[in-house]
Amino acid sequence: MRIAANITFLDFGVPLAGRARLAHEAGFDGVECLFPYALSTGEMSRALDEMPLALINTPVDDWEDGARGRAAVPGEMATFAAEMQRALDYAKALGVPRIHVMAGKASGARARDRFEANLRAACLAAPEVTMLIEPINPHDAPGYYLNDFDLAADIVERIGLPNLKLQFDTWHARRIHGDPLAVWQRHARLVGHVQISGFENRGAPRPDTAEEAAFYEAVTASGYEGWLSAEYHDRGEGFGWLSELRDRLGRATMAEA
Ligand SMILES: O=C(O)C(=O)CO
Repeated sequence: MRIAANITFLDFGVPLAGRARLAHEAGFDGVECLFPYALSTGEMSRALDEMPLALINTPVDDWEDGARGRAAVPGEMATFAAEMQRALDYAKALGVPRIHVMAGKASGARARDRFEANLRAACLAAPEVTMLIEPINPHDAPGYYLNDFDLAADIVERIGLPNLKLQFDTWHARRIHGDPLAVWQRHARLVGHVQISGFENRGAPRPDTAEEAAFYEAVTASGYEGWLSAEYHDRGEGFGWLSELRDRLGRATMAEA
């Protein structure tokens, strides 16, 4: 497993263009960037240097104002299609293999139908890109359509396309369902990308705690080989957790062998 820094959450104290280099120096293997769109693809490519960009999101209007996309929003199909195309253009230019398709704020049967139709169209339009859907907890994003891991799993299974997967964020699993390990055990086979943070308060990961260690052992045992991307609120903990996590993953892999 490779470990990425989410350079939208982790700003390293510098503007976006300087963050991938600092993530590399801190020991990360790659980065993810929710919204690279403030930079042109050329600027972003230079900013990445050689760092892999593991994931981007579809664009949103104003994140700080609570906007969370529109893939499940009835009546906004044309705008969604334009946003999806923008994400695909960035993915193609920057070699990004995964796009998190943000559902937006909606509810009910029409929202589900719209979400499934938009996801199916996106997956078929770009089979080389893995499309991800991520349950987000209702405390952080009130009204967000995809607010439950079991609902997300049902959608992924119903659509049944090989390039549609579940994005598993330990924080949202904790806030929605209580026990990230139990959620992982239910849905690991559908997961295409993992975002990590400390379970208690979305600070830095704590692989030294029994609960988080058990989670990383289960992830290793399940055979997941994708990214673990650090998406947390930096409270000045530093990056000592990164080598602890690598040790923990290494020990778990040896125990499996
Ligand atoms: O809000 C989050 O946790 C996200 O990862 C959005 O992409």
